Amino acid sequence: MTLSKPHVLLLGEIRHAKAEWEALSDVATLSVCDSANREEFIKDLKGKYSDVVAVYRTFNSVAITGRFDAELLKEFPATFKYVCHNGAGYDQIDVAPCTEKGIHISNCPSTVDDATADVNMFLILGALRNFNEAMSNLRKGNWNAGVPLSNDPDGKVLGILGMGGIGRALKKRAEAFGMTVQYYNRNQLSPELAAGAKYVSFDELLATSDVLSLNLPLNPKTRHTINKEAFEKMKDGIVIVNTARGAVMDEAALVDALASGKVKNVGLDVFEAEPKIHPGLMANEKVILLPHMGTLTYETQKKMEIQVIDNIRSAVSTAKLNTIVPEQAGLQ
Ligand SMILES: O=C(O)C(=O)CO
Repeated sequence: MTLSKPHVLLLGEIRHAKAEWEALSDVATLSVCDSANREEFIKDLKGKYSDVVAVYRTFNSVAITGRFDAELLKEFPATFKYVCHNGAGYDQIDVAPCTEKGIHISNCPSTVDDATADVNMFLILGALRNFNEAMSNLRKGNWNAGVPLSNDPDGKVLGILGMGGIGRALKKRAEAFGMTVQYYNRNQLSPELAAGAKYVSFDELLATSDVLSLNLPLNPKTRHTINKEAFEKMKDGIVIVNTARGAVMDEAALVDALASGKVKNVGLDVFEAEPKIHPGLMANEKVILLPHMGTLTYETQKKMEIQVIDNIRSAVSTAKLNTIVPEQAGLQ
């Protein structure tokens, strides 16, 4: 008797680790989702995907399936056990209904840290030095005429909100530019992990940082952490950068804070309704805008794809994910 291998479904595309994906066929039957939209996907979950055990999903596959919310999860077959997400942020997946149904989730911590921290540091330097306004001035044929003097990173206090892997990788970079780093996190880090960064309260972080970097995950508790009240607690002329998720900050309130001068310059890689951008941010040259490029390097994309594939291999071979999300840490 030959036992059939577990069915693993790819939602999205594998661009770099194609050989590693193909090699998974020694432990799994692989298929690639060709459903055109959420409605068709739900229909296919009753047909050609009715024995699926694990999915590999990409950030962009949300355009086909929509969010992995309770409504979608109830359509999956009883065989379904693992969502292996390509990305550090897994806000497109509702953890509570997954946990209720015994579905485990993995994400990509650590592999994203350096590339995202590089973008983070670029945004800090660009915002402090007013590079967006200067570059646009040059393109208008005005060279540097009228571009206001900017600020050095040296001697400034960087406040990191959310001191996970990316926050800690950013700390190293910022210190190389002479910045002093303080942080707020749900839990205080061990002295080894904090590596000299001062732990402060949320309010103190807002009140005493010259530059604020948002590095916290998006979930129902962190949505709009930076809102009108938070802006009011900040130093006048603060610089803010965000490489986490747009919705951790209220974009409309940010536009107001820029208009009042409370916030001086901003660097953003992520947006509340990306790829749509608030017109008040688009029109403001004091805001550097990047199209969500945190991890978009060849090396990092390949590492992330391999990390997801390794999670799938481990799940179907040992029933354990290598990098299960923190909310489910005690479940395996
Ligand atoms: O890994 C993620 O979640 C990203 O958003 C990459 O920038």
